[in-house]
Amino acid sequence: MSAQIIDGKAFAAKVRGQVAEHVTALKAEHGITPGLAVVLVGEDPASQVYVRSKGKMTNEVGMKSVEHKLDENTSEADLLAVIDQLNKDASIHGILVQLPLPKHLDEDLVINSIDPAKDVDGFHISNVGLLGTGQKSMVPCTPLGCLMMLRDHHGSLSGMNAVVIGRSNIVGKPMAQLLLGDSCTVTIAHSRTKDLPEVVGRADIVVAAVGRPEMVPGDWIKKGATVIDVGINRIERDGKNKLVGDVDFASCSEVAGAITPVPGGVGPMTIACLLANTVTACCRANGLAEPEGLTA
Ligand SMILES: Nc1nc(=O)c2c([nH]1)NC[C@@H]1CN(c3ccc(C(=O)N[C@@H](CCC(=O)O)C(=O)O)cc3)C=[N+]21
Repeated sequence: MSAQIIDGKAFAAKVRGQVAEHVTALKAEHGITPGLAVVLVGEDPASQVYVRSKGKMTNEVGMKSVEHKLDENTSEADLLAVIDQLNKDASIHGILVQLPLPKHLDEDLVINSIDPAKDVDGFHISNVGLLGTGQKSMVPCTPLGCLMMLRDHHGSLSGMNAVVIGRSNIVGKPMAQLLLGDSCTVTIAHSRTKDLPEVVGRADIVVAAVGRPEMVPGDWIKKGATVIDVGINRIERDGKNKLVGDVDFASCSEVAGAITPVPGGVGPMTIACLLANTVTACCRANGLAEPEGLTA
């Protein structure tokens, strides 16, 4: 059997189209332009890839895009001052601080200094707590994008066995919360999990978010399962640079019912959800109805 490919690139384009419609309406009916600020400290290669397409797409959907590029050696006080200024800026509805930060900066402290209402990454402890208790929050972009693709493919996820591989605050944990919210039976697996192949083999939904190139082989996957590959790993193969996921696409796509490719799967959806979150934050800030279909 050959799996259906879930086209994240096309889905993301559709989501961005919906975002653009909301932006047009916000401008026309309320004279408001949603604004997104990205703060970059230093030069992490993965972040650079991300920022390139992000800036382009922010402008494409008609939003205001602001970039703050700070030196690798920026002090914590200087970074916090930039965030404080953005927190107070009424034209900015979303703030994203690119991670990872250079070692001398306290990531938790920095993230928690962002106004939770503008925290479009959904990483602030207030948003994490709200998500965990099923209250309205800003939802992390990558897990939100995965959820949208899963809902689109399956309709209801109720009662399905979901295994999330990886327990990061950015993907694994919030992904598990969202799947639980949609009434899946959720297992979070990680590097210490005993008999990972057996655990993965029980899953109707596998979300791989470990950051290890092609670590999930097809013979772990239950026949017909849906595989969401969050990994974005740059590897060298046959002397060429290649982008691969956390699952071995060749073998997994033989067994799975549906699978997301890398590139063209989760990555584009992450950016689309960042734009969606910015519109959501803008609507909430102005006491307006939230965009339908763009929130969890
Ligand atoms: N605060 C914060 N939030 C983030 O969401 C965040 C971050 N920091 N730091 C860096 C990582 C990385 N990231 C990506 C998102 C989309 C693609 C993406 O669209 N990738 C394309 C491929 C791009 C290519 O060809 O290289 C794809 O998968 O099809 C990649 C990487 C978000 N990140």
